Amino acid sequence: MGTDRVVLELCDVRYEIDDRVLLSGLDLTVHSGESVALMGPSGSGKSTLLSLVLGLLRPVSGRVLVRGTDLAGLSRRRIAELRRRNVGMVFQFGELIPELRPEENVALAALLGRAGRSSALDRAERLLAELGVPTAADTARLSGGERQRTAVARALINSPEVVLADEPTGSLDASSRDKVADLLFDLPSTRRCGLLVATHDESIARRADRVFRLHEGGLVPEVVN
Ligand SMILES: Nc1ncnc2c1ncn2[C@@H]1O[C@H](COP(=O)(O)OP(=O)(O)OP(=O)(O)O)[C@@H](O)[C@H]1O
Repeated sequence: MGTDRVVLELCDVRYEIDDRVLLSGLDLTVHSGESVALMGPSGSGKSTLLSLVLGLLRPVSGRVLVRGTDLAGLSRRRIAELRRRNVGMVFQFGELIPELRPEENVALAALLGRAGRSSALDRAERLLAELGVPTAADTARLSGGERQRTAVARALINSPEVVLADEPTGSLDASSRDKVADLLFDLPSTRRCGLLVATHDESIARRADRVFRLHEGGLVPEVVN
């Protein structure tokens, strides 16, 4: 197993919305092979922080680096390319396209990452089988847990070094929540990626190697037992 590398770095990041300082002096480093949980009350800026990492928002000042590349110097097109290749994202409700089958949802992400059509579908089917999701199913009829596992497969299809998840278990019942959390928190060791999870759920956050709480615009480390 190689040495763990820094895959994500935020340095002295400041972000404002309508003259309100939301994030200020915020630092965060995530290595490959580790999981980090981000907690904080509603409106504290967790989703905003993830959007900064995705390059969908730009900080007022400070730097956001994805596997060593500073997003500030990149055009929107280059950011989109970097994101497609290196960052996987899982949203609260899966956000799948209901008209496409699960494997097509996953393959689409591979196609955007420039894979060929048949290899994309092939890889998508294999990944879904690995994650226990039925293929050739109607996406709209998947259970909440299956939907989230499909979303995880979609996030993983381009072998990203960073996986982000925003309330990934927020829409699930207790048993699906645990299965999806098991899957997510296994990723750093099975795929050697860095995992950053924003959550309100203490039981989910406790599974991470490190936990931070957003407080007055910065990150305060929580003691993890
Ligand atoms: N486009 C926008 N325009 C104005 N205000 C916004 C915009 N996007 C977010 N906000 C505000 O910024 C603050 C942070 O929002 P954000 O979604 O990052 O919080 P959060 O911690 O993820 O909350 P939650 O846990 O409820 O998802 C909130 O007060 C929100 O209302």
